[in-house]
Amino acid sequence: MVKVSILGATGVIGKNVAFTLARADTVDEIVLFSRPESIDKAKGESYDMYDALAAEDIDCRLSPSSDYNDIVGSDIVLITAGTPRQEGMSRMDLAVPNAQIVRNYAEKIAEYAPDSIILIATNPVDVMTTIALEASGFKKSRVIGIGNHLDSLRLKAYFSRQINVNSSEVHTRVIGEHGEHMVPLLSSTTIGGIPLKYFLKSVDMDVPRLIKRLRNAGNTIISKKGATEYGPAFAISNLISTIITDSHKVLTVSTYLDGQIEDVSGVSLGVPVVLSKKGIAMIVPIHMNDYEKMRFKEAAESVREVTEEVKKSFDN
Ligand SMILES: NC(=O)c1ccc[n+]([C@@H]2O[C@H](COP(=O)([O-])OP(=O)(O)OC[C@H]3O[C@@H](n4cnc5c(N)ncnc54)[C@H](O)[C@@H]3O)[C@@H](O)[C@H]2O)c1
Repeated sequence: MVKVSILGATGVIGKNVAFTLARADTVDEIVLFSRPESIDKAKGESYDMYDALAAEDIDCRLSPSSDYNDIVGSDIVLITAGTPRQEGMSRMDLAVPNAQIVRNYAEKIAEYAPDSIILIATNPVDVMTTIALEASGFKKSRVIGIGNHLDSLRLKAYFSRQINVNSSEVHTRVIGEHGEHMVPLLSSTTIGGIPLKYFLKSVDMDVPRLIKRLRNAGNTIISKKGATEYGPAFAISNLISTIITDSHKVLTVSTYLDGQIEDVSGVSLGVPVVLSKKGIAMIVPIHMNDYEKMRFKEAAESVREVTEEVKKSFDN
């Protein structure tokens, strides 16, 4: 019996993760947790999804709920609740209210689902990973931010289309902050096992332009259609499936660092990890060139600063 609870299930990301996960048919029950004022919406989502699942003979149980007792026994609890960024909002304007939500939910998860793995999507996700870690008191390996997984998938798709190779041939990743200070690891990107730099001699590709596009990808989608949905939903359900099936894939998620990468510690950042049913089985050692190292350290400073500011706001 595999059970996943989604806190914030009536939101764009929450409901799309629920549907994607249900369709993957690897989970027995999904709890669509919402605040009491949104419970009708959660019920409506579940009825609509049941209709769709019937077409594919999928028997996943969908449980709309506002009762914390219903998250008991969850293998994974995903937090997607939060205010999305609105025009003119600074990172701190977003971080402070979302940290209150994440802290409150992390405490409840520790109380009602103490053996679960916590996954966090709420932005700024690297900051929220530390907040959830400290509020839950869980081991670091069981508190995971979705970090740069989506950024890494986007970069993989860009290279695949530009070079015209199957995306399974592209191995690349983005680390650091899920945001302005993301660090695309070009130095260790390979296409069919061959370093990217060799392809750059024969393929006409404007890499700086691609990176700029990557950095703005979320904002571009939001400005055109109002929200990102399929990309984050597939990225998150991909992480959940990897954990549930214990498949030990190397994926890039946000985790609290204790000096494992470039001596950075006391902050959560996106780094490659091996994911298992116990959560993070290992932080994968990576090699960066000097520029990438510098950018990674800048990301650490920036995320640390916001995390400290957010923690100070709890005292006020
Ligand atoms: N890390 C990523 O790659 C990534 C990608 C997309 C979105 N996100 C983040 O995920 C979060 C959700 O995005 P969305 O597009 O689903 O937003 P949304 O507005 O559609 O949904 C937000 C959800 O949070 C709930 N919520 C709002 N305020 C709450 C509160 N005070 N207490 C409890 N629940 C509350 C709402 O009821 C709703 O269910 C945002 O923080 C967004 O920035 C992260």
